[in-house]
Amino acid sequence: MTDFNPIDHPHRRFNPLIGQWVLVSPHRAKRPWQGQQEAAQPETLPQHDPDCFLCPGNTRVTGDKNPDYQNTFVFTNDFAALMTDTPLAPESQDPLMRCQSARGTSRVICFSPDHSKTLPELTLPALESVIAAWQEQTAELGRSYPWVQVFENKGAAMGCSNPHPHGQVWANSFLPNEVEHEDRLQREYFQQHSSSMLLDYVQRELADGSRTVVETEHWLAVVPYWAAWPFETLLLPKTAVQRITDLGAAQSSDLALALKKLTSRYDNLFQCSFPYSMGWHGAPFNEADNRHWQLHAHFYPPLLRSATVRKFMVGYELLAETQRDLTAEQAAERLRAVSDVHYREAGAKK
Ligand SMILES: O=C1CCN([C@@H]2O[C@H](COP(=O)(O)O)[C@@H](O)[C@H]2O)C(=O)N1
Ligand SMILES: [Zn+2]
Repeated sequence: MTDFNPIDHPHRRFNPLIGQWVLVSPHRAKRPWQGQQEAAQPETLPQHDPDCFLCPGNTRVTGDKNPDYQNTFVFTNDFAALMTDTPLAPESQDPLMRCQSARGTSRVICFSPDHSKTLPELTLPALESVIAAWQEQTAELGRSYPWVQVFENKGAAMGCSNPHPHGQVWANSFLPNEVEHEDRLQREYFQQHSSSMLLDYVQRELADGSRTVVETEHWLAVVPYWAAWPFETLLLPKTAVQRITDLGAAQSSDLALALKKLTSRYDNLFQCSFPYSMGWHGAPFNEADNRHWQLHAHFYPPLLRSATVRKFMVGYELLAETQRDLTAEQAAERLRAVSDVHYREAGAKK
């Protein structure tokens, strides 16, 4: 019997943040592909689209007129999933059909006036404006709500209804599921080890390097050991930071560099505008002792083999557990092998 090795042999990996296993089958990456081939999205967009609801100076579907904004622009979603004044549902302990109140608000963050520029194509100062908007929105909404979810759905493949590069921020009167799991498991880890899980993890990854995708002075992006999506990454500060609002000036400007490098590698992987859902997790705005919390961003991209071939979390993944063929180390190696200068910027320099 040959010795086990994680390059050739199926095995499970544990995600300590959410307490879930992932099945890794590295030998399967060789199987032939006759499955679905989606059409790649149109590449070039105009800098201004007169019909775009998010572009500066245009009128939104409600008739509201966008200002002629020069940097980021934030507005309350006209179709918000949560309302600030929803009547409270009665407390319910029904063991089978339990209901709970949900209040909050949803806002849209236009990253820049340029209809055609996604994060990797923004200048570093423009990226710093996006980070400042994330911080301002989190600070403001954190005064009224325990959870503020900053996120971005990028690309039609992620159900994005408008190509103008933008993100969203949803404030919740409750801790949503993913956050509740991460809060509980980071707290348990802290109680057991008297240190923060993701601070210990970032030190392990800095020492290892095999899953590193981007490293800057203050930040590290890895394909996490327990990654679910093929090219999933986790973006971590190298020192203790509970919330995005706690970042110092040097960490914030270095974050712009880390984001530009990471999202440029993503686009360069298949020479396309790489779709993903990304978002930030930090300490909730509650009265608790949050020393167990370490700020981090998750990137969940669906692409598997090309601009048109994606991973589907269906079948076994829905009924049993997440399964992947490519190992986290192989995915990180693929992302390290491409340039961190965006292919359109590299092309422009020629
Ligand atoms: O006039 C508009 C158009 C789009 N929107 C909102 O912008 C958001 C577009 O982002 P997504 O397509 O990523 O959801 C979407 O949530 C949609 O509700 C407005 O609030 N007003
Ligand atoms: Zn636009």
